[in-house]
Amino acid sequence: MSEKIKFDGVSKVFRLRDSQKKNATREFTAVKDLNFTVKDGEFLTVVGPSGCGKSTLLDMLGGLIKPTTGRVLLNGTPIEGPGLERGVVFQQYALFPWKTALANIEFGLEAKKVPKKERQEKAQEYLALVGLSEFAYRYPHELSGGMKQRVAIARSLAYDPEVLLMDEPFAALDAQTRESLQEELLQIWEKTKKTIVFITHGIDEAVYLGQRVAVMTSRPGTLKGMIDISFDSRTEEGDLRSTPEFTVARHQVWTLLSEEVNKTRYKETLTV
Ligand SMILES: Nc1ncnc2c1ncn2[C@@H]1O[C@H](COP(=O)(O)OP(=O)(O)OP(=O)(O)O)[C@@H](O)[C@H]1O
Repeated sequence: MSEKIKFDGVSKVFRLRDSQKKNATREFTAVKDLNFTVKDGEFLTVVGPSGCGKSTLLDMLGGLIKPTTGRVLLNGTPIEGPGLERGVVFQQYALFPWKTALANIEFGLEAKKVPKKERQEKAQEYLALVGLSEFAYRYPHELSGGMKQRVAIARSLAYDPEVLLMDEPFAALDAQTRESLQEELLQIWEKTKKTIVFITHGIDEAVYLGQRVAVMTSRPGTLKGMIDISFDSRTEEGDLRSTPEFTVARHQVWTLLSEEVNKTRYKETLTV
């Protein structure tokens, strides 16, 4: 597998108002010296304590913000801004409320200048992929949370990006809907072979979905460890989460993460 994404010595410093001095600013390092690669077609999950810079990492990949130092490369070229080769799915569905499910999916295809007829066919195809053919003409407020997130995923996939960037996409859903969407996402990934970078707070979710789990340190966030998850198949019948292999992998991630979460708690105690 070739290298799709590379974080090459990436740090991000934000400038904040200084609460101690009037009209002064201070620097705040959100992520520091990130170095890792993601292979073409790989499913990478990222976990880390709250505020460690996971969304900052994803925003740099999405081209929404630029690194202060270092480079984020896609196919060997530095990312300079957003682009249609990257689809983004956020925690909040970010659907247009005035457009139907179908029209929401068509939107990305319009940006890609796909002709109208082809656009409608493709949108229908992706709506079917996420099991929502019957809901094509419903508006977002007429859909459940899980359905809205399915539409958001279908919208991101329809314009055929090379990479799917997902920032806690299932966090707002109930446990049952989350599990079924996790399984659907794995099936879609197996079918489409997209490269996926998926941010989550859930250790189980990270281990279930990721071929590798990147564990970040507490702030400023950097890579603490990269854990290989070597299940043969995640979508076969049976409860993978109950297997001994799953328990072992889960424990590895938990051990790395809990050290960092404890550090964050300690820092917060100091700053109170
Ligand atoms: N635009 C910004 N300006 C200043 N500080 C920012 C900005 N964006 C993020 N930060 C800070 O950078 C740090 C990392 O934020 P980020 O949202 O990336 O963390 P996170 O790991 O995704 O958090 P969570 O798990 O709570 O969602 C936080 O302390 C946040 O306050």
